[in-house]
Amino acid sequence: MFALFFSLRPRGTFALGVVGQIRLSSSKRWQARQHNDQFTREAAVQGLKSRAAFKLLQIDEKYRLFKGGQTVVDLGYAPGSWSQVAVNRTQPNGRVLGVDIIPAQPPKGVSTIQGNFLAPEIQAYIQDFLRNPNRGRPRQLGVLNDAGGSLLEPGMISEAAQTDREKCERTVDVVLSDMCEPWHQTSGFWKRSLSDPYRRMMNTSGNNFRDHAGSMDLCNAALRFSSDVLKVGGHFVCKFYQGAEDKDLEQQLRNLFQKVHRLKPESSRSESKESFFVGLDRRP
Ligand SMILES: C[S@@+](CC[C@H](N)C(=O)[O-])C[C@H]1O[C@@H](n2cnc3c(N)ncnc32)[C@H](O)[C@@H]1O
Repeated sequence: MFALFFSLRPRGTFALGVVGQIRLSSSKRWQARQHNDQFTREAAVQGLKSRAAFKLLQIDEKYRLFKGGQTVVDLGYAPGSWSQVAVNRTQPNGRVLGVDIIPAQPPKGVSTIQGNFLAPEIQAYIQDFLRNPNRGRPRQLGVLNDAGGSLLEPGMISEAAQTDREKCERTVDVVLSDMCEPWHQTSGFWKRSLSDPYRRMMNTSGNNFRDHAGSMDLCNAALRFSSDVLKVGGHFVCKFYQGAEDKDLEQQLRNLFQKVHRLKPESSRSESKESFFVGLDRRP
């Protein structure tokens, strides 16, 4: 198991656009930056799938998101370092479900679903997974009489049962979303990058408006989903790209959670527009 510590400090950023007289391609610049980055090196040493782990570790250090036995859903899990942290922090008996649009090798102890989270049928599939009694969760399908038959006419459901059913659907303690749109691959095919999704995450299109708009769609979908599945007292973390609409998103978080924080962990690259919302203690 990996050891967790936070005394790491990035040693400054790299303006590596030009080496000697040779201008590097953006993909080469990304590789050089990865190579020189202290969090990247530390992730490799600790057996973590990517440096992104340190963002979640720093958020957890501050807000104590996890406990043993919890259910965690990790949206946009690939390559899997947040899920690795979640598995570690929810021991014993926790369960972690990762969802990603691209194929990736699941980290040990993580169940995964491959699909587009924005598709309603994928969300229905995820919810089905979460309430499946074979996965150790209770299922309450209706009100039964002594003989095991339903007291209600087909199609009818009492108000109390409706509330119970809603509660029963809420089986998740923490929803994480580090989703950002995977850009189409234009180079590096020789690296077999389909099975190495981190190579496809040179992240962001370079167009701030596009990155912001795409991230708002993903965050809003993650928040709506959380409103369906999170238990009272549950927590939510989502990455977003800053822009005009993030205030609206923050307000929606305030409607659902007792406390809301906006932060940029130290391990998030300073030149990037990414930031994080943390929603703590879902309201009843
Ligand atoms: C920055 S990476 C996540 C890194 C991950 N948290 C980790 O620690 O390894 C973002 C992921 O979001 C996924 N993603 C983006 N849009 C998605 C969608 N609509 N449905 C599912 N996954 C999505 C991408 O495929 C990518 O793997």
